Amino acid sequence: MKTLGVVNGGVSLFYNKGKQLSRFKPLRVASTGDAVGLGDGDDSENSLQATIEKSKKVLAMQRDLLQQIAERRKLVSSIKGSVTDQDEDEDEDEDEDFSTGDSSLPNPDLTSRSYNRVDVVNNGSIPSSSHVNSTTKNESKILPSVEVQEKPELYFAPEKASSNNGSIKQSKTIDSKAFKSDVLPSYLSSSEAQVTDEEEESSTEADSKEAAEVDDAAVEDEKPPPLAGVNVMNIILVAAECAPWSKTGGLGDVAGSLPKALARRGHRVMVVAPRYANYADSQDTGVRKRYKELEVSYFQAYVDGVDFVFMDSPMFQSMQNNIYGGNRLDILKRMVLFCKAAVEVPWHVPCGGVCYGDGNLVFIANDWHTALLPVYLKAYYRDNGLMSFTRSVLVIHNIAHQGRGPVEDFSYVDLPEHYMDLFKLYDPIGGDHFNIFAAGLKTADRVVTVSHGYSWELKTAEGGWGLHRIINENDWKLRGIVNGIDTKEWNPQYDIHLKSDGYTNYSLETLQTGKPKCKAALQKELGLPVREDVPLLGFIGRLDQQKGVDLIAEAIPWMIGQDVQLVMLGTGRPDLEQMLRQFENEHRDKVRGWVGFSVKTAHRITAGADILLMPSRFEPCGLNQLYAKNYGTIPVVHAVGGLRDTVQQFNPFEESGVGWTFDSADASKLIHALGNCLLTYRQYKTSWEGLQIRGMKQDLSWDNAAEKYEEVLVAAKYQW
Ligand SMILES: Nc1ncnc2c1ncn2[C@@H]1O[C@H](COP(=O)(O)OP(=O)(O)O[C@H]2O[C@H](CO)[C@@H](O)[C@H](O)[C@H]2O)[C@@H](O)[C@H]1O
Repeated sequence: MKTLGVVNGGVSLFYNKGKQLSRFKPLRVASTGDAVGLGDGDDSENSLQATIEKSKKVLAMQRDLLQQIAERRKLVSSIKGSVTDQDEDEDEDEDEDFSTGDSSLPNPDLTSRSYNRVDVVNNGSIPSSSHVNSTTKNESKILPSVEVQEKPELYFAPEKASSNNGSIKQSKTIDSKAFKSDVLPSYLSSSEAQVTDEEEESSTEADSKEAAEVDDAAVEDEKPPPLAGVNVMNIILVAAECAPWSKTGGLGDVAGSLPKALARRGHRVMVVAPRYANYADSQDTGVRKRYKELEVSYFQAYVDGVDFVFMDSPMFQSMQNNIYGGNRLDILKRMVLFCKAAVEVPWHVPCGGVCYGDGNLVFIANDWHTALLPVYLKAYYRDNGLMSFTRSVLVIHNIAHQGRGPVEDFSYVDLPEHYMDLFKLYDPIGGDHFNIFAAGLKTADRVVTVSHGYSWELKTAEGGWGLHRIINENDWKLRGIVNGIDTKEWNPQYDIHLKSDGYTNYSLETLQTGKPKCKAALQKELGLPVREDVPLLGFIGRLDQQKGVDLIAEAIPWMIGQDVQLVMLGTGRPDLEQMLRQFENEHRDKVRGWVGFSVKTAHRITAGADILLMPSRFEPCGLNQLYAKNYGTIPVVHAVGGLRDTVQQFNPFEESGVGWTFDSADASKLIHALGNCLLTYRQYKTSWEGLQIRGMKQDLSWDNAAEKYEEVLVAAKYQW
C-alpha cells in the first residue's frame, strides 16, 4: 500500500494504509548534540545550563499537552450532555475514564479561537477553532397524537401515475423512495435575482441580540455529529455569495451553512466570498495583494467554527446589492480576480494567527462563478509542481448558468494558450463558444451536485444544458448529495423573525397553536382577511422560467374559484414581477404579490402558510420545500431534481408521505395535485396533521450531507 507524506507547513503527516500515523507534533526532548552529564568544569556548567534549557522546553510542551487535554475534557463533557441512550452511556463511561484521569489538571485559559475538537495540525500546529453550535431536533419530544381516520373518498379522478410528459424524463435508477410515489394509486393524486431590499437585511442590534439568544437555546439542544477522525482536512469553500452577508438565492444559503457542518465534524474550514458591502462583524486583516493593477484586501469574521474571509476590491464594493450586476465582461473580470486571489488565500490570509497552507487542503468551488478556481489551481500551481497535494471539488447548484461568451473571452482569463481547449465548446446554434463551467468540470478533481435526481438529469440532453456530454464523460467523479438546511436559522422554535408582530415561535408540541398564530399574523401583515379555515398558499423564489411561476399564473383562475388565499414573494424577470403585481390588483381579497427580496418575509411566509407551491420546471435541489417541511407547511411540487428526492407523495392508505407531487410541468397537473391537497386540508384534518408531523420530524440538517461531502473530499485527496 502506498505511503504518502503530506508536508504541511513543516509538520509531516504520514499516512499508511489509510491510517494517519503521526497527526500531532512529536514530543521530542534533547534533540541537540550537547548531551547532559558529559565533560567537567566549564563543560559541566554548560551541561547544567543545557539541562535547564531542556527542562524549560519540556515544561512548555507539558503546558501544551495540558491545554489539549483540557480541550478534550470539554469535548467529552459536551458529548456527555447529549448522550441519551444506553449504548451512548457506555461510550460516555469510556470517555469519562479518559477525562477523570486528568481531573486534577489545571484548566488553562481557552479562548474562543483556541483548539478544534479534533486537533487539526495546521502549518505547524495552531489549529483553528470550533464552537459546537448546531441545533438538531429533539426526538424525545411529546408529539400530538395522530388518530386513525377513515380513508378519504372524495379525491379527484384517477389518472395514469406512470405518465411522464415532463420536460425531464425520469430515471429508472433514481431513489426508489422517490419513485414509490409514482406507482401509488394516482387518484391522490438568466437573469439572476437581485437583492432589492430592505430594512431587515442590515442586521440590527436587536436582531443580533436575538440571534445570540437563539444560539444559546440551540446549543442546549445540540447533539454533535461524529468527528471526521483521521479524515480531518483543511477546507476552503469559495462562492460568489454567502448568507447572511450576501444572498440572492440558494447558493448563498449553502455557502453560509455547509461549512459550519463540516467544521462541526472537526475540519478546519474557511469560506472565501467577495465583500460587497461593509460588513459590521468583519475585521480588516491588513493583508493587501495586487493582481495586475487591481489590489485586493481581506476582511475576516469567525462564526460557528468557520473562518469567513471576505475579499475586498472596488470591483466588488461597487456592486452593493446587485451582486451579479453589470454586463457579461464585467462579471467575468470580477470572477477572474476573485478566483485568482482565492487560490492564494491559504498562503496570504492568516486565520486565528496561522495561514492554512497548501497541505491536506481541498477547495470547494461553486457554480460557474468560481469554476475558474480549479483551472487556476492546475495551470498556475500544479502544472508547475506547486500545491501538489491540494485538491478541488466543484459543486453544481445550477447548470443553466455557465459563464458563456464568445471564444475571444479567453483572453480575459490569463491562461496559457493550450488551456483554450478546456473552455471551447461547440453549440449547435451558436457554434464554438467559450464556457467556464465546461473548463471547471473537466479540471476539478471531483464534482458534486445538490441531489441524486439532478445528478441523473444533468446527463440528459434536456437537463445538461449543453454540458451533458462533458458530464457523462466525467461521470466517474460526479456525486449527488442532497442539500441540508441550517436548522438554527430555519427552525420555527428559534426563528428570530417570528418574535414580533403577532408571530410566535413553535415546535412539534405547539404546532397546533403556534402555526395558526403565525398564519393569522401573516394574514394581518398582508392585509388579507384573517381566517383560520381558509388554506393559505405560499410561493417564494426567483422569478424566472426555472421556478415555474407561469404555471401558477395559468392555474390562478382555478385557484381564484376556490376559497383560498395566495401570497407570492419574489424578484427577477420584470414581466413576471409585473404579473405578481397584477394578480394582486385583480384579486385583492385573495392574492398578494410581494415583489422584493426579504428574508424576514420569506421566513414568515414559510411559518404562516399552510401550503408551499414549487412548480419548478427544473430544480437541482430546492431549499424552500425543506424549510417548509421543518415548519409544518405542506409542499406541493413538480417531481423533478431535488424536489423528487425530498418530497414523498402522500399516501392516504398508509398515512405516509410529506406532500404532493405532480409529474410534469403542466398547469393541469399542478391543479390536480393542489386539488387533492386542499381536499385533505379541509376534510381530513388528522391526515393533514400526520403530513405536518412527518415533515417536521425528518432530519434535514446539514450533518448528513456534510458526512457525504467528507467522503468526496477524502476521495479527491487520495486521487492522483
Ligand atoms: N424574494 C425573496 N426574498 C427572500 N428570500 C428569497 C427570495 N427568493 C428566494 N429566496 C430565498 O433564496 C433561497 C432560494 O433557494 P432555492 O434552493 O430554492 O433556489 P435557487 O434556485 O436560488 O438555488 C440554486 O441552488 C440551490 C442550492 O444548491 C438549489 O437548492 C437550487 O435548486 C438551485 O436552483 C431560499 O432561501 C429562499 O427563501
